[in-house]
Amino acid sequence: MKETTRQQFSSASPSCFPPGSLTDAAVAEAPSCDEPKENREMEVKQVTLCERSADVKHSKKNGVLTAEVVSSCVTHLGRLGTGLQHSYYHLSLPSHNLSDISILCNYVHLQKLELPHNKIKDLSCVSYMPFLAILDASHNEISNFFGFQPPKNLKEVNFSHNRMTKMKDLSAYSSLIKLDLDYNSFSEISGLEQCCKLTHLSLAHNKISRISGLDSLPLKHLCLRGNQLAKIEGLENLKSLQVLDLSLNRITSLSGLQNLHLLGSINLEKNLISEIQECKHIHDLFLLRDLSLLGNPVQEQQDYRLSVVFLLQHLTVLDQDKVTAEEKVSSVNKYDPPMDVVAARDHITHLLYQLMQPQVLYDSTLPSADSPYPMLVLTGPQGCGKRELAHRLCQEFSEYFAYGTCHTTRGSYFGEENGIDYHFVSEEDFQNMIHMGKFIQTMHYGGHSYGLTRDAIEDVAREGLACCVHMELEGVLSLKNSYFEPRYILLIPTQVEKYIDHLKSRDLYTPAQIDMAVSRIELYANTNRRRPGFFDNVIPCDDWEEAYQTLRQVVEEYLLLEEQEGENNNKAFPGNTSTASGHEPEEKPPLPLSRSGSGTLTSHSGTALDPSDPSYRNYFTKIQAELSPQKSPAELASIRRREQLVREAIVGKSPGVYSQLFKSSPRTAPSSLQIMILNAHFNEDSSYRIVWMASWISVKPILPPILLGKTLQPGSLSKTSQRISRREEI
Ligand SMILES: Nc1ncnc2c1ncn2[C@@H]1O[C@H](COP(=O)(O)OP(=O)(O)OP(=O)(O)O)[C@@H](O)[C@H]1O
Repeated sequence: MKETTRQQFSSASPSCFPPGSLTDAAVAEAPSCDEPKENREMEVKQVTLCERSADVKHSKKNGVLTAEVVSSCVTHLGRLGTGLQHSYYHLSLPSHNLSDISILCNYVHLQKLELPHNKIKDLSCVSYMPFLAILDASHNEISNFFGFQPPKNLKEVNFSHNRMTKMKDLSAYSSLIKLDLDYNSFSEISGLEQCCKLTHLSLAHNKISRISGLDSLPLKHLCLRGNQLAKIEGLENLKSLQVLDLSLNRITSLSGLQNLHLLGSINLEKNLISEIQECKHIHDLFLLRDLSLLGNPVQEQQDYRLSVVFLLQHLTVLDQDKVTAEEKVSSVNKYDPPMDVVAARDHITHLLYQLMQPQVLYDSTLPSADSPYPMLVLTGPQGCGKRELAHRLCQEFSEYFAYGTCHTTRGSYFGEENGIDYHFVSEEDFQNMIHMGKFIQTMHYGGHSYGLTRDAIEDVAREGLACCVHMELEGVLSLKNSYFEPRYILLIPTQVEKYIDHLKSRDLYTPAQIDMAVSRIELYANTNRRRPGFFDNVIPCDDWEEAYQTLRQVVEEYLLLEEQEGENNNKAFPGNTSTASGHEPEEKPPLPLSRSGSGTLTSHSGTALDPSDPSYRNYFTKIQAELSPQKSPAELASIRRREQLVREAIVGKSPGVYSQLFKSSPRTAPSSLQIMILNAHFNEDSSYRIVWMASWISVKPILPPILLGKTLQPGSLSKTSQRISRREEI
């Protein structure tokens, strides 16, 4: 495209259009001149080069074209079979020093006449050539614009490099397709209104200061290079325009191009465009592939090329250089990065800053990289109730969870407490904290920064509890890159009107903020649809009480409390002494988790899993002792499996069984974009994991006591979750 454009519009070339692009076709379409008698004498002569040069010398002497010269230079270009027999004659006399060509009045059957580089002033002889289709009179001394009677089928005219100053009405030349008027002295475009076939027009290097008179022409190629244009106007209706050259003018804005939807190439070299934002005027030209802004002040702007590539993503050539795929990806990553890329960057940033700090052994460190510190993340659009639900959950399940308090740069709402709802900090403090490696993840939302610190998690881990936090989707994506593997529960409004009413009733948000929050529902729903397993559970939150009950149920299932309650209930009813199979109930071993009389949950031993604790070992010895030969093979196998798991946990061969309770589903594969950016991150991540594993050797993990003593029932984890997910698929 670039090459084509350059050729087509090169001011240095004799014609602004590609040589021969139209010529043969134009001649072929011209009416037949069926070899009339009088033309027999004009028949093709295969003249020798010597003969020709002698004639040329003669004509050069006085500038008068003679019959001898004509007959030596005329060519019969043959016949073209298009139904009727067509013959056409071509006379070419370039650089013959001609000034008088009046003899051509006799050559009425000429169809192609080339007279470039002569000294011709008068073209009136053309009036006698009714079949003329192509006329090249470039590089002459003609001042009279179309100073001849119109040949009926004149299609191509080249008057470039002449002395013309004024255009005249060309309604009698309505068959014109291609017109080259470069290097004249026209100051105005006029008289072309009736040229209803004109597709190529070049007026390069004239004195035109305003584009006019082109309305409704079927122009495909327009060249106005090297004029005095200050703005782009008068092109609105050129709906067929494909190639436009406005280089070497004084244009400051791209306004005026926005409706030219077929434009594929625009040359605006050496103008006065200084703002990248000007590209917005051509943003919607989806066929635009080639743009040149070379020599404009805008090129000095920082990140000029990347910005333009981002704004005009269909470009394949910018400033005569190919736009590479890497440039396209980089520009999108820079100006509108996909959420995954934002999250990956966020993660890399915090990881690097963390690694630059003295390494500390953390309470949330667990015996293996595969058994991460248990966390629960509630996610969903702003104001969907996740914060309130998180607080309530932490209150009710206070033996398991504590609320992880995030930091934010926004001011506190009425009733919010510093340190409880958020840590409210200034933007400066927030930035300092980032540089001190304090954050696990951060996010920018609604003009404010939010972040979850390592300390927030540690404060909870130190209590031996799991951390419960709430955050937007971007925070989830970032956290998914970290070594934490929380359970993610999506709380999503399904009744949009109700959600909007709720947001309005909070009296905290502007309409724009409400719109944004509402638009993000779709983002969550799409993520859930497109990435199966991304969220561990999805709970509609139109009714908070219902949402809480579902959430509670899900969490109980994560903690295997549901099942245990069932077991306790069995015990609670004295009459319930037989099993469904009719067997006598067996005496169950004491449960590691049990509900105290007050209804709160306590651990059996009240201590963390400690392989050196003899009472813990005794407990399993007791289990062993209670095994009776009457047990079914399935029961025995199950008990052995549990025993094996516990043994392995104690000697550290495999992750503690408790950790499985909060083990989330496998990560969804990162997108290719993400992979590009994540390479660095994964390297860093793995080294970080090594640090963590090393720390396990010397530190006794402090774990939520309640999470420790329950053996995983294979397959039991996600029954309710699956049920809920299926039921509430959005
Ligand atoms: N560390 C974090 N990372 C990502 N998102 C966060 C983080 N902390 C808070 N958010 C989320 O940012 C959004 C804006 O929080 P903010 O507290 O200002 O909103 P809100 O109007 O109180 O809504 P909500 O009741 O959902 O918290 C909320 O959706 C919140 O969950």
